[in-house]
Amino acid sequence: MKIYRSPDEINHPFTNSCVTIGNFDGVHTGHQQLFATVVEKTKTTKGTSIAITFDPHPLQVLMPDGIKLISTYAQKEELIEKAGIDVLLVIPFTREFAKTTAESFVNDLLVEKLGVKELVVGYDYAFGKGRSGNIEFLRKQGEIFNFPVTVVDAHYIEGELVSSTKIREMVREGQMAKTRIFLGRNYQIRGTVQVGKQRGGKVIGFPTANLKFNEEDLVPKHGVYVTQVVYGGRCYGGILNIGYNPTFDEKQLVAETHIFDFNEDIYGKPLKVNLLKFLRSERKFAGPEELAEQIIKDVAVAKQVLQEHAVELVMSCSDQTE
Ligand SMILES: Cc1cc2nc3c(=O)[nH]c(=O)nc-3n(C[C@H](O)[C@H](O)[C@H](O)COP(=O)(O)O)c2cc1C
Ligand SMILES: Nc1ncnc2c1ncn2[C@@H]1O[C@H](COP(=O)(O)OP(=O)(O)O)[C@@H](O)[C@H]1O
Repeated sequence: MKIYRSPDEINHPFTNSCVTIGNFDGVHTGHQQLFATVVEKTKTTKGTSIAITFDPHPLQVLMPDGIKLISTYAQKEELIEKAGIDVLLVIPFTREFAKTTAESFVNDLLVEKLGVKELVVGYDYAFGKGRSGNIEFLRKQGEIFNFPVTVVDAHYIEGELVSSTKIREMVREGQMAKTRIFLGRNYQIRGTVQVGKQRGGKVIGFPTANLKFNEEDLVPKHGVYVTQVVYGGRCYGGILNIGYNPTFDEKQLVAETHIFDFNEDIYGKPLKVNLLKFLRSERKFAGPEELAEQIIKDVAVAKQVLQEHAVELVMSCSDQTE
């Protein structure tokens, strides 16, 4: 996939471009249908499939408290590439850009820069100043500039609309099985392994790889999860705690994973952790011994869950380690 980080980097229109536009936070099953439609259309026209997205997410710029994201920008890029899109145009989103009129977006960007031959948007899409670039507007522009507009219907799973907002709620509630169905993959957190309080291995008997959360990260329900850990081109089973370690009166929120059958120093290394199942809430224990006893029980339950999902886990692993 060819990535342009600004419209200025594009100096000639593409062949038979079929374009879709969106924020695509989470690249969920609804977004995936848009990409599939674009890719399918360009197969018949031998054209170029193009996705336009924004970075940062417009609501991070426009809302006073920002917004918590399901996927990082890097993950979004990877997932769009996996969806088979040829060209990704990332528009740096600023308050200035937000003033762009819908007319200018269509004329200057879609028609002139990209040479749009077909546009694919979701059922509720609207963009530009005051959300004036709605579907009715796009259809009219399409008639003027000769590009048909395909509107992809809302995607429902078991009667529920799939949306980034709903998925954020599920993650906050620790509903990992439902999140998996709506996303079309496991919910994943990522980060670089940080040095912690050096208690995990020495005091408790369970070393944990610690990841910190950033300001814009969505934080799943605090507590203990069964996980699949992707590290160094391999997948491992693991168990994760998200919280403040109340047993030790800590003040910083961390996501700590004990990786099964693993014994390496991975400080400073990138780690991806798929959250498979919420097991229990974080608790304050009388001391490290009681906590260790509970973790031994948690590990046994986690291994049982991993065993039950062994086949799916092997399949999802091969998809993530290339
Ligand atoms: C599976 C698992 C469950 C945990 N559950 C709790 C808990 O309920 N309460 C708590 O205070 N800490 C819990 N912890 C966090 C430990 O307190 C933490 O791993 C330990 O303090 C080591 O911290 P360190 O990595 O900074 O050295 C849990 C850790 C793991 C791996
Ligand atoms: N099985 C394992 N799971 C997680 N981390 C491990 C494991 N084995 C070794 N490690 C290493 O040990 C570190 C964690 O040790 P720990 O005693 O919890 O210290 P810290 O407080 O710095 O997290 C990890 O960051 C990693 O480098």
